[in-house]
Amino acid sequence: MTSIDLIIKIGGSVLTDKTSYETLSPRSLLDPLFDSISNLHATTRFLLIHGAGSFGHPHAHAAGLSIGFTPPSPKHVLGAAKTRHAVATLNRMVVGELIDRGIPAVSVNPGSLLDGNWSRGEGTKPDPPPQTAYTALLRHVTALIDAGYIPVLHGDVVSSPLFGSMILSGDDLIVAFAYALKPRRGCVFLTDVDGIFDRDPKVFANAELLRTIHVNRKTGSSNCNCVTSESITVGSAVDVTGGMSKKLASAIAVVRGPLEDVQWNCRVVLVKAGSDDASKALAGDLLNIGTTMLGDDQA
Ligand SMILES: Nc1ncnc2c1ncn2[C@@H]1O[C@H](COP(=O)(O)OP(=O)(O)OP(=O)(O)O)[C@@H](O)[C@H]1O
Ligand SMILES: C=C(C)CCOP(=O)(O)O
Repeated sequence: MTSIDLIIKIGGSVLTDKTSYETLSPRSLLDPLFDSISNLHATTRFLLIHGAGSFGHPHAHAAGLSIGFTPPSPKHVLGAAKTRHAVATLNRMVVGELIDRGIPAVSVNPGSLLDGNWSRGEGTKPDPPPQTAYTALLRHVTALIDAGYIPVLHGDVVSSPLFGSMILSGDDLIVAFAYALKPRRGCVFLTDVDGIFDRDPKVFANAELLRTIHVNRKTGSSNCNCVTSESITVGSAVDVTGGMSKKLASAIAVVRGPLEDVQWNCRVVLVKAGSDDASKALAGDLLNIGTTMLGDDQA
């Protein structure tokens, strides 16, 4: 089986300015980020996923992609095409930066390899993809890893005869890949804040960082009493995938693991890109940094 140490999601809030349109973060933030990711290559096997930031979210919002449309209108399909183009553009930038630093990074557009034939579900939004939808994508990505590449995936759009075109968040990808690849050290979310707070730290100066979140693997409940409250919000930016609350739900899903796997043990940390805690996380030290999430039966 293909083995990896870490799955890293670089948030769109790190790569881009989410309060603007198709705007990259300043070089003073991006250069150290790409340097630190590149330096990992010598010691660590990792998979990279990045968010859509101000490239994908504004287009997806304009096209109404979070709900899907059946049958899809020409306007909807054009909006989906623009969204795919924008996230692929951001992805090429990321891959180019890594290649310039001597890393064998390769673009993978997940929406092209996902099987969109799952049932729509009962809600107003289509259900997220089941693990079976990822079979071809997983095969492609593991073949790349085995051949020595660093695959770089991104939040994307997936198309289906059942619901038209719909958003696929990088936060969904990290769950699917964690379940399939069982990263030895865990999963790292790099964002523009120090972790999960009791309230949005950009809005409330006295917001408190939640340092450790214990998740009950059986029930999915946690000691984070803000999971369902309004204290975790999308923030001020345009974000069609649910912002920090989606990230928390994905992180809980990773810590829970597949229910049939009783041996499952996968840590998750949420840390601020460029911080000392981010350096520790990338070095594989996923304890007592940022917000650390682990099963309540795990040390
Ligand atoms: N309780 C909270 N704790 C921490 N951040 C919060 C909270 N509530 C809202 N936020 C906001 O969530 C933002 C990070 O979420 P966001 O979805 O933008 O991250 P991302 O993964 O980098 O983005 P993308 O989806 O583009 O990849 C922060 O900038 C912060 O303002
Ligand atoms: C907006 C699009 C196309 C994908 C969203 O991915 P995310 O930024 O990882 O949630």
